[in-house]
Amino acid sequence: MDSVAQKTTIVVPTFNERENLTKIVGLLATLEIPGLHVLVVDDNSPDGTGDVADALAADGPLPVSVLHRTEKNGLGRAYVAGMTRALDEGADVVIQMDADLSHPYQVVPDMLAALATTDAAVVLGSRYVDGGAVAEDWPWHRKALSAWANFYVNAILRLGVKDATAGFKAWRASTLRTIDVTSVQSNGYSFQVEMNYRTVQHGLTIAEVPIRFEERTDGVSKMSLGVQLESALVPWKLRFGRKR
Ligand SMILES: Nc1nc2c(ncn2[C@@H]2O[C@H](COP(=O)(O)OP(=O)(O)O[C@H]3O[C@H](CO)[C@@H](O)[C@H](O)[C@@H]3O)[C@@H](O)[C@H]2O)c(=O)[nH]1
Repeated sequence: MDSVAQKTTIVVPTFNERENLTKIVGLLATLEIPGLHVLVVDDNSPDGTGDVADALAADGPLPVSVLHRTEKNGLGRAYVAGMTRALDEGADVVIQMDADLSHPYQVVPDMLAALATTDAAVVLGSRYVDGGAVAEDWPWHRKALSAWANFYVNAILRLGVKDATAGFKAWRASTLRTIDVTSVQSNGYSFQVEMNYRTVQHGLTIAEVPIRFEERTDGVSKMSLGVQLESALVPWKLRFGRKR
């Protein structure tokens, strides 16, 4: 793949990330990656994140576009809408990334290099491979939940991935088309698992590069009981439900 001509779209879902969004766009711009775009998918954030995104689109340090949605519909729905838009707009690679600076932006070039030099269908930023880590100040209950979720998901779906719930990933556009991202059903964080499962079901390879996952310093996590319940049910639905 020609890395200069390649269009890379980073999809950033936002709900109340006003402070973080400006920072992450500024940091991504410092990477000076040719063809890099940011697509913000905002669910009508009450804190005005959508307006911040529009200001960045009008006069930002790198090309930014904004998908405004009318209500908070979950991270999974935001990603499906954003990835679909990115494909329609001709992206060659689509990266999913949280707005809250918990994903190390410096690793984006490593992910692109891994896609360019291997046959991996997707490269994910992994906390649980050698060299990966989780910030010491990530709350203990989140660490425990993450460890449990990875065990649970792999026990049911046998994904063979160390960080099955990771949210920082670089996808080939061709992979997103093959797995038909437009038909992904998950609303919340189980989106990550459903996407991995579809990839494995198609016989495609998931590569992991190590990252250190940071605890956010601004804003709050949108993890809710509903999100957790959906995450507990989705692996069973994927394993025993109608195959898509
Ligand atoms: N548009 C939109 N964005 C959302 C929504 N819910 C969350 N987001 C955005 O999605 C990103 C991640 O949300 P957080 O709520 O901060 O996630 P987290 O608890 O830190 O969890 C992260 O790590 C998990 C792995 O431990 C991942 O499974 C999860 O997907 C996420 O990346 C943030 O940019 C947040 O604003 C929503 O309903 N709509």
